[in-house]
Amino acid sequence: MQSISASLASLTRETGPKVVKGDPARKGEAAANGAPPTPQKHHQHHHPAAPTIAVSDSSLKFTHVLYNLSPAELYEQAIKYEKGSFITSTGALATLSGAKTGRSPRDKRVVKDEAAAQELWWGKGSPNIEIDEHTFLTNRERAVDYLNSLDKVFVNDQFLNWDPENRIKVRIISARAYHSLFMHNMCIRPTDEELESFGTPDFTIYNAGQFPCNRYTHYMTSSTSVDINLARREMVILGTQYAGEMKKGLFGVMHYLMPKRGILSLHSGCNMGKDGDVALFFGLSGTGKTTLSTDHNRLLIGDDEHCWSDNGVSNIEGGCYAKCIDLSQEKEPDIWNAIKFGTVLENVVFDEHTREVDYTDKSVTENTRAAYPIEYIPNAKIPCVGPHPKNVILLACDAFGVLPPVSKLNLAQTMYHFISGYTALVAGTEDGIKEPQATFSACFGAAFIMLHPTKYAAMLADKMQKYGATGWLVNTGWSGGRYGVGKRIRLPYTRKIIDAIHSGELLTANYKKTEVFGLEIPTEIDGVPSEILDPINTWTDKAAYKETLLRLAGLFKKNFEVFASYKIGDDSSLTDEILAAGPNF
Ligand SMILES: Nc1ncnc2c1ncn2[C@@H]1O[C@H](COP(=O)(O)OP(=O)(O)OP(=O)(O)O)[C@@H](O)[C@H]1O
Ligand SMILES: O=C([O-])CC(=O)C(=O)O
Ligand SMILES: [Ca+2]
Ligand SMILES: [Mn+2]
Repeated sequence: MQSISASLASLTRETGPKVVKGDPARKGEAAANGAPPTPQKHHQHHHPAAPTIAVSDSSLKFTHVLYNLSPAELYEQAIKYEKGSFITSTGALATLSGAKTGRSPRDKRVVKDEAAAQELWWGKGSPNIEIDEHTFLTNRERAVDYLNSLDKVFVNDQFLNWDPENRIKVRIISARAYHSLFMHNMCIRPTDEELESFGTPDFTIYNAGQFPCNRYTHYMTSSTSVDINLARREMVILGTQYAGEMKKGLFGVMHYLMPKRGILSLHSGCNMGKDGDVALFFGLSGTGKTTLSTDHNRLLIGDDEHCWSDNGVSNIEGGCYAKCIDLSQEKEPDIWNAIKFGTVLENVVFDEHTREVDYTDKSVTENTRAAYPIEYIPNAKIPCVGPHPKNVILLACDAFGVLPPVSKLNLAQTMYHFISGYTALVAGTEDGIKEPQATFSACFGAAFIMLHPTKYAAMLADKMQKYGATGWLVNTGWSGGRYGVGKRIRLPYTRKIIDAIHSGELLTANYKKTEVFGLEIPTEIDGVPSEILDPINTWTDKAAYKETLLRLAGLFKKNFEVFASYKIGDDSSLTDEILAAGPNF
């Protein structure tokens, strides 16, 4: 309690609210608890510009702390107090995230102190938009004051990273049961003994998402702000209730902390065969990391965030966060069955009476999601760690329909495509056919990386070489023409392709080389029609194919220009090879 009270203390006031454990609705208990008014010490870290300490009336009120509640308790809190919370027919907790139904990358801010200015990636293409320490403290104070003004807050003390040597302790302070249950599911859940000796967290999130930031604050450009301060080891959320901000905010922190220890952090799914062969699945949002790493025949290590250290791979999280749009029992049985008691379902639409969810309904958002503990997947590998990867699969959902369904990559090509981080999704389909939109996101996760992309790329090249992993590019997008003409590659075919990678069958297949991208494509795969393996066969208009191929190649070239002047690792021959591994035309 003392440490929670210190976490919640205002930096500029001697007295914050008194922190009491327990639900304020259960009257009398708090008093019986003895209402331990832990003296509020101001934070140890004294900022030179901090105003003088003042006494305020906020000390007259109590803030109850609901500490690491169970899913059942959180359900009750959500249903009693949070509008839009319902139990679905399979027992999941349906919630609404409010106005924001996805992350707000343009509202992300990172404190640029001297160390951060040196170490982090800033400028064009970087996700790190600067604020100064003073502005961070302004937002922090706003969040803390908001949280302290409430009758109760939720506090989660949990872990990140299944590698015991590199476990990070996180504390999440939030105002909604939805947020607390989301993080309960997504972070690693401590045992009672681990909680007993938890001590001081390594990183703390103040989630005051219902409350906006002040738009007139310097550096703010909207009423949403997601602020990271690496020196203080704190994150502040104002003006968005989308729970994914917490998950991905912490991921950003891991992208800073882990490389310092020689550990590579990865936006990837990960699974393992019965014989111990590990595969990583990289890809931007919607390309298939969760879908393809959740595989009935393999053990799931994790669906979204991993570390690769000298010990092998480890999941950062304790849960999965699956897209639900058009989810079907038949196509994705494991995810379907994971949507049960304890699972948070975000922004889905359901029948008022039967509470059956309509997964095709996009009326709240297309980004409907389910967050569940990883053990809800029957073949989860607990603890979520595994040996060094054998296959590194880069997923792209190519709505241009010109990338082959699968290509085998050499190391330079793997690096080229890893740094490019390509996908092309099609946004909103309401007003008829839209253009595919190419997205390039370095390391398949530019929104989350903190250092320059070449740092991660060098580490990946080093590890792949050292442990002999093979790279693959898999197009989970269009075939038979671009979006509007062709169709998305059928999931069963993609699964067959992935099976052939895992089994080693594809290593020994016959290959031919494509023009422009110079990709090695197999001529045959068991269970997949051979004619789809070379996209040109599936296009009726061959001239349109060639034109689209060149257009995409041009986009790749243009995107890579900014990286052309960077050296990757200590080996300048690798840098040259990577530059030559892109499209040639
Ligand atoms: N051939 C295919 N391969 C993979 N996924 C497909 C395919 N065809 C359709 N899909 C659908 O595409 C979506 C892939 O989303 P998924 O949740 O796996 O993305 P993700 O990479 O995990 O993204 P995020 O990082 O946002 O969680 C799913 O809804 C899946 O059913
Ligand atoms: O972070 C989210 O909201 C969803 C996700 O996994 C991603 O976008 O990569
Ligand atoms: Ca996912
Ligand atoms: Mn993700």
